[in-house]
Amino acid sequence: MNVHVEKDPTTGFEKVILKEPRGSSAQVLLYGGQVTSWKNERGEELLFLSSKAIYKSPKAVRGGIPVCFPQFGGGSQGSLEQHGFARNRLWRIVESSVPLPGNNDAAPVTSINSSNKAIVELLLTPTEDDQKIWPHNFELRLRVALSIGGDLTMTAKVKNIDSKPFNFTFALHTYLSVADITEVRVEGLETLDYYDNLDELKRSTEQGDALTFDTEFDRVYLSTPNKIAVIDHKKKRTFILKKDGLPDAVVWNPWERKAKLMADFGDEEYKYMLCVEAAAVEKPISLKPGEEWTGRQELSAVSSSYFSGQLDPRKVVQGSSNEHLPQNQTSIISRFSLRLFAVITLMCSSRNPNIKKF
Ligand SMILES: O=P(O)(O)OC[C@H]1O[C@H](O)[C@H](O)[C@@H](O)[C@@H]1O
Repeated sequence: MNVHVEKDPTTGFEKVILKEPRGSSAQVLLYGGQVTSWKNERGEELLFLSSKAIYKSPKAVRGGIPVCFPQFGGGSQGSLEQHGFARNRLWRIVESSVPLPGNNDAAPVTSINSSNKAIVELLLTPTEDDQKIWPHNFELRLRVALSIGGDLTMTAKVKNIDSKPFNFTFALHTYLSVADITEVRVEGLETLDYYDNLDELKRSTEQGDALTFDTEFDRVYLSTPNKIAVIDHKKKRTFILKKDGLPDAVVWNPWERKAKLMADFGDEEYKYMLCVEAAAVEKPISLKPGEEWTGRQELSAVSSSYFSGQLDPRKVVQGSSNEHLPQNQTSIISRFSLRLFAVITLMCSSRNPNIKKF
């Protein structure tokens, strides 16, 4: 397990690098407390990070996993800047599973005892200026842990250290890297209620099967199950997102027109990303003085080749593991196998009179 801090020579931003012995890694910027890279054992990047991302305060970095706090969304969802200010503030390291020097205000970094995870914990507290726009005193901690094998767990804790209560909304705005958005399915959100950011926050119920994408998409699914599968057919990879304390899930792809309007996003990049965001949006979290809230997400990436039969993401979502194919494919294949068996038996029986015809 290795954890170290380095300054990115291109962006000038400091980042924490987490590595585990099998080769997976993750990077967390102190700016925004933002995970900007998560790689599997083969060194393949699993998160989308725009080639046009801007690394300059107060711009949030486009890609990775921005932290949206204390407000998710823009003007219609609160008085703060879009997605709050946590994603464009400087955080500091407070804990690590490997001894690290202090940073920013040189506060000591305490050690977390862990033999099977590379861990760093960052802290954000409000400045006087922050308290002018959001008059509350809080501690926001984000613990990022990379396990052996490469699962990435992010645990956020918000503590009210003020003398009065406050409310907030929150999201871990995960940009997943995909090979071709038109060949991606999201399972786990079927039949749920959502509100549509592209239709004046109109509330509807998801009708279809899994979600697929052929146009701009921007919805907040409400009170979702705690497992969502994102199946990238072209890459034959499935992301499993498990969450806790974050009841909602935002799904976003800007598509072609909006991509062109974003200065920090390539015109064609919408093809290679999908945001699936574990969030607490519909019902703001309320904290009384001294209270603490915890939200957590765990990301894993597994091979999902149907033909090698390694994983049925539908079964992953439903929590069963003894089937390798979705039901419709299973029944197609079993019907096909039965017919093949019948044909072979017929052929054999016509040559061998000892085999009875049926
Ligand atoms: O451009 P940003 O402020 O980073 O927001 C990017 C997107 O975030 C979320 O997914 C929202 O639902 C979208 O409406 C928004 O466009």
